[in-house]
Amino acid sequence: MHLEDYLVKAPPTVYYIPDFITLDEEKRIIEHVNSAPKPKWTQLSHRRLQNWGGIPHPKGMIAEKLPEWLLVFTDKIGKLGLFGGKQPNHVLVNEYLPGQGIMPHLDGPLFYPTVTTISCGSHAVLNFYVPCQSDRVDMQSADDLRVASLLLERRSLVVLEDDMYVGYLHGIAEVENDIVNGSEANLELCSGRYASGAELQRTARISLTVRHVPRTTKLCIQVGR
Ligand SMILES: O=C(O)CCC(=O)C(=O)O
Ligand SMILES: [Fe+2]
Repeated sequence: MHLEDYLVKAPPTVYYIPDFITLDEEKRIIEHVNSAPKPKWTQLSHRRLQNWGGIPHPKGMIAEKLPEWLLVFTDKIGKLGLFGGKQPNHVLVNEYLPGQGIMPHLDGPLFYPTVTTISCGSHAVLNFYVPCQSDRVDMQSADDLRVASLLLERRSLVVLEDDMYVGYLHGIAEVENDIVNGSEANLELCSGRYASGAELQRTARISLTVRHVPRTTKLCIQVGR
């Protein structure tokens, strides 16, 4: 697989690989995520998430082994040679129901500055914004600040690096459907064909955000005497 074949015409650097995983793999991911025990979920006000590999922390992440069902995908992504030659060691699972999204934000300094995301179950439109005073943008007034949008189809992988990772904020609008307007930067690379004006109804989406956390420590249990 040559990453350069999937380069998106957007500010540097975005790669978009449609059909990165099979229908069967997608189904297995959704089953595993949904069968995780309740305490594995962190409930936020507008979505829920699971951390795999540890909880990133400025002082270093206490690394936990990734389960086999996730290693299949971190290995596959590792083969793309991202993350400065290191292997991805962290997976953030986000679940979005129709109408849920994520406020424009930067991912921060705890990760190697490359992010890869597999989408399962439903598409999403990921929007990028020029930063304003703070690192958060009000969704309503955000349109003027938008620099690019990507249509992330189910089973695709998106890779963000450089400015698209550290320079611009990214977010997903809290809507129940997305209207394709032809300006989505990766439309030519999409596996589906979308007429301008097409309305894409969202269903539950599970995304795997796969990254490398450089600062890790192994859990060391001191046994007192
Ligand atoms: O679900 C996505 O595609 C994006 C998730 C994200 O930006 C994050 O968790 O920081
Ligand atoms: Fe993010």
